[in-house]
Amino acid sequence: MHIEVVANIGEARSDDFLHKTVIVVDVIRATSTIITALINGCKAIVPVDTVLRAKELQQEGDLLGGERFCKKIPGFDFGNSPLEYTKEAVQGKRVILTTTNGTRGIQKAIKADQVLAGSFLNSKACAAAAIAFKRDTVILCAGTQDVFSLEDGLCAGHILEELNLALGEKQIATNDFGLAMRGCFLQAQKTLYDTLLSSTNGKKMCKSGFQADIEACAKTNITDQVPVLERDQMVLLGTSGRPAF
Ligand SMILES: O=C(O)[C@H](CS(=O)(=O)O)OP(=O)(O)O
Ligand SMILES: [Mg+2]
Repeated sequence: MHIEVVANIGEARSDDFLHKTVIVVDVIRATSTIITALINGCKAIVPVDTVLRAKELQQEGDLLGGERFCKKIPGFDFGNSPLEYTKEAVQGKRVILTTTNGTRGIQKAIKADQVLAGSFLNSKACAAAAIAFKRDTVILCAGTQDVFSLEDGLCAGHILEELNLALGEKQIATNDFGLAMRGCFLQAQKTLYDTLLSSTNGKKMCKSGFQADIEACAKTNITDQVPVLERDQMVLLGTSGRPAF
């Protein structure tokens, strides 16, 4: 199985995703938030790249979520904090979400056979899903405004490590960046929360009052659920009426 790790959205070319499984990773915070919302009973997340598009797509009963400059967008129901997307707030609701990087990454991956959302919360489940789809796989680290973000690279390393544990070292081939990120993850895994706190985005979040989000995003393998893009919306794999694999 070949797994390519791409360092940020700017380095990705949509056509390279044809016939592949793409796992989009935006640990702080979009994919952590999408996973949290869906496991808390949100019906679907519609990832869009602009505020205007979010407002255009909103239908009766839909909620709007997202951020610009880390802050909730005026008039929206939620920001981009996973802690806001509680059962009480999202159960049975569809949320239209726009964030600076993560939802843009999902849009960029749209030509792939399967687009999954990954974070530390579901790394092991992403590895299992990628194996089951039997395609070459790309882990697309969202990064921040087309620059690499440590937390996304570490999560790519975590997914690679889970693939290695599941299939054995000999069955996995990755690019040099993937090899480096796996090494970094193995080094950082015992102090993941502290490492995320010391990252550029971790520090930015703390400064904006979102330290609790970092703690929530640093939890590993707390769910076996994987969001997948079905037409224009993300739902949990295996819940849309068609077989999971
Ligand atoms: O709010 C977030 O978590 C970030 C904002 S920023 O790009 O780091 O300013 O957005 P995301 O799309 O989740 O990376
Ligand atoms: Mg991010």
